Parts: sequence; C-alpha cells; structure tokens
Amino acid sequence: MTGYSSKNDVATANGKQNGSGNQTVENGSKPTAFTPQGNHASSENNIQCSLTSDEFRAVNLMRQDMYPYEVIQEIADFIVKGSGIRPKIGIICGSGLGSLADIIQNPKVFEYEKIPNFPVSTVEGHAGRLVVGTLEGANVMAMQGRFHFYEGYPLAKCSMPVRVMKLCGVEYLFATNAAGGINPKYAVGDIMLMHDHVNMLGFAGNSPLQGPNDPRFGPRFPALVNSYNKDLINKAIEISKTMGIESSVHVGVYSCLGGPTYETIAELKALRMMGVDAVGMSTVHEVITARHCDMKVFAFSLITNKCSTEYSDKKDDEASHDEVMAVAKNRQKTCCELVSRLVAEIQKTA
Ligand SMILES: O=P(O)(O)O[C@@H]1C[C@H](O)[C@@H](CO)O1
Ligand code: HPA
Repeated sequence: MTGYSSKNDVATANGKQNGSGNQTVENGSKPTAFTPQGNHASSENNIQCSLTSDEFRAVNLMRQDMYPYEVIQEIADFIVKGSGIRPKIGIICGSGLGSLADIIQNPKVFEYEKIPNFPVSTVEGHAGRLVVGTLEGANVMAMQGRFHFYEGYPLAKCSMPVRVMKLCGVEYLFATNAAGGINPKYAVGDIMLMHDHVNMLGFAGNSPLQGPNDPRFGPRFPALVNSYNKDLINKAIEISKTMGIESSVHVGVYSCLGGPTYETIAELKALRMMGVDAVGMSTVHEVITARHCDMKVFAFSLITNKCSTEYSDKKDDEASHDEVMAVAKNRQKTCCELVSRLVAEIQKTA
C-alpha cells in the first residue's frame, strides 16, 4: 500500500411486561398512564404509555442531551484531579476492543457510574470504565465502553465524553469500532483506517451538535472535509508495514446507522453505491464532536463480519454480536499494537 494523500442519570426500569401486555411493577410504585407530555392521560386519550413516575423520570434523564460547558468542565476536573494526569490522547474502544485500555500503564480507573453526570454502558463488550494513565510515555485516557444512539441516548449524550476529553487536555482522538465490511475486497479481521464517513443519521436530520452552539467548544458550522488526519493515516500505514499486516489494512469510508438492527441487503446495496466500505453504529458523532472542538482524529474499523449485498438463504450471511465479539477478541493483540505504535510515533514528535 502506498501513502495516503488527499447511575447518576439512568435508573433501571424495574417494570416487566406480563403475557396480557399489562405491566407489573416490582418496585411497588403504581403504574400510571402518561401522555407524551408527561401529564396523566385522560380516558378519551388513546396515546398512553404505562410507566411508573420513577421510570418516566429515568427515561427523561436518559434522553437528557444538554451538557453545559460548566458541567463538562466539572467532569473533566473530576478526572484530572482524580488521576493526577492531563491526558494528551483519548482512545475510544470499540465493541470487544476494551483491551486497548488494558495496555495502559499505571492506570487510574473510573467506573462510569462513579463519574458525576456520566451515562452508563449498557452493551456487552463495553465495560463502562474510563482508564487514565500512560502509554508509550504519553498521557492517555481511554473509554472502555462507548455510548450508542440505539441505547436510547441522544447523539449529544453519546459524544459528550469527547468534550470531556477536550477539557481534560486531549489533543488527539483515537476512535475504534467493530464494523461490517461492505467492500468485497475486505476480509474478516482486516483493519480499515477511516479517511471519511457518510453520516446517515445526519441525512435523517440528527447531529450531536444540534441545539444552541457554545463557541467555547467550536463554531456553529464546522467544516468536515479533512476530518481524518492524513499524517496519522500515513503513519498507521507505515506501522502496518513494519508489523507485516499491510495486506490486511485498508483505507476506506465508514458509515454509521442507528442500529440496533444490522442492515438489510437493500440498505447494504445502497451504502455500497454511496461509496461506503464499512458499516457500523458509532464513531461518526464522536468524530463530529471532536472536529468541532478542533481535535486531531484517527479512527479505524476492525472488520468483524462480511456484509453481502446479494440475497441468499445462507445463515452465514447474518451478522451477530457474538461473531463481532469473537473476531474482536481474536484481533485485539494486533489492534493494541497498532494503537500503541501510533501513540509512540506521536510521542516521538511531541
Ligand atoms: O461500539 P462499536 O461501534 O464498535 O460496536 C458495534 C456496533 C454495535 O454496537 C455492535 C454490533 O455488534 O458492534
Ligand atoms: N453492521 C452494523 N454494525 C456492525 C456490524 C454490521 O455488520 N458489525 C459490527 N458492527
């Protein structure tokens, strides 16, 4: 390959559905009908959802998407004071890639539940811990567990930790993900260095930057061309050569869909026609948030499954989270090496 140019806030809902569709509640609070506005529904009103008031409050908190600068600053101060470290590189571990945080030396670990105003991880393969320490001599912080839109979090909440990283002092974001390979040349286990993305949630009118803009983070209308740092892509390509994995490393375009469903064949065909090489359910909103506050971004997808764009009855063509996790586990050593060597390169030029 040649160089490239060009807790606090989520309470558990304890209610269970019984066979008749009526709700039974374990915590003793009475189910109450609410209108979408949160008022009690009248009997003429058919639009009702049976939530206890505790559950209703929990859902509202989960959907909270306003994080004023001062709140983000408080979270950042909590982490910097608690770890005694001002990190320069922030790493987001994709599904099954939590081991990227296990290689951090002298780690100070913060469970998400213990960080004020932090969401909690709800997905298998996302432990829900922030690890701060050193890697190859550089101060780093890593999210062992990210937040996804399909978990019920608004995009601004999913990528709020990127702003926390920024206020902690982070200059470089490394975002990693597990993704389905749509490019027919990609094999399971390959790595795709992201050089661009197609923001499908953005096409549908959803952005982590929706709502009032705080210029202390960045401009109202940020440009996204050149989002993925070319120097870092080139360095990663060079590193892949020295690792002897060059033939399984690609440079391509990622797209994020909302999930949690994997894609239909027609959707995969459409994505391929748009020039998408790999598809997932994350990363894009984190990159947008990072670029908005002027961080340098490096991102890669581990191809955990092949996405066929042809109709077939083969069960093998169905993606599964178990397969995603198994492939990530198999390739974690390689991913760790790539990340630590790139961190070393950045540290060398610091
Ligand atoms: O967090 P990432 O994007 O790595 O996780 C992918 C997308 C879904 O969360 C999950 C599907 O298997 O893996
Ligand atoms: N589609 C969406 N997200 C994914 C996939 C996929 O095929 N594999 C891993 N995450």
